[in-house]
Amino acid sequence: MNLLELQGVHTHIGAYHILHGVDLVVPQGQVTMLLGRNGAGKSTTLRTIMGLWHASKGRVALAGQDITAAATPQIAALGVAYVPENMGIFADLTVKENMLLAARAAKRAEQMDAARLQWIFKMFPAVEKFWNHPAGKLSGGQKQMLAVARAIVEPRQLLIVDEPSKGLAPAIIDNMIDAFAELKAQGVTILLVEQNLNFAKRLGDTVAVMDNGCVVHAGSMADFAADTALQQSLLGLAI
Ligand SMILES: Nc1ncnc2c1ncn2[C@@H]1O[C@H](COP(=O)(O)OP(=O)(O)OP(=O)(O)O)[C@@H](O)[C@H]1O
Repeated sequence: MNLLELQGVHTHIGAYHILHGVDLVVPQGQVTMLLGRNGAGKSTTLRTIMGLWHASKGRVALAGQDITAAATPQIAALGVAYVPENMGIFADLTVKENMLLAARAAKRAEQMDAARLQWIFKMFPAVEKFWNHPAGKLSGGQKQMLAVARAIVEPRQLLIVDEPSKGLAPAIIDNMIDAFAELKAQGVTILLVEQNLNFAKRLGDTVAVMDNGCVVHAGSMADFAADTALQQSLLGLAI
């Protein structure tokens, strides 16, 4: 079953026609990688799914429910979490305050689901280590972990992250891969935009490649990973 489905989605940003009929499926319980050259339309696709831009044509459905015209808070309330490329962290607030703001049900740290918090600390030790420190003091990798930790502070059915591996050192990338694998094992469906093909190959079950505002290839990651000619023709200099 597909948790998320985009059919013929067009998005305009002001006078610019950015997405030209995107068809994309995100199978339930799997990790889907959205790849493509700079400017292909990956981030715009994520923003359109989240209702931050609205499709001018086509359909976006979550678990069969039409969310094409839904507002972002409604989409979030359906259990979709989104980490934008700039991560959306409040640099002046502590890690704890950042987590509290993301936990809509909790007003104080004691009201956060303790077992869930322990699970998050295990996946992202930096979140626990720097709990009372300003988030702005964290390294790039630690900020990325905090951003994902915020997104999953409450149970989610779909986690969407724009370029989780961007600027991360290899050891941190390994940690990130383990965390996404753990989330998948807990039943979270994951959609990631990636530029790092190696990261994408290690984690992805399925792949969709965009070019010029369209999905130009979709299939299993295993097949894509084995086809270097296809990778070269679709991603070119990006690999
Ligand atoms: N706010 C905006 N106003 C005008 N054009 C935009 C805006 N946001 C994106 N675009 C344009 O839309 C196209 C797709 O951008 P998008 O960010 O979706 O690509 P991307 O595949 O995520 O690439 P990147 O990896 O560079 O972020 C690009 O040509 C970009 O310049």
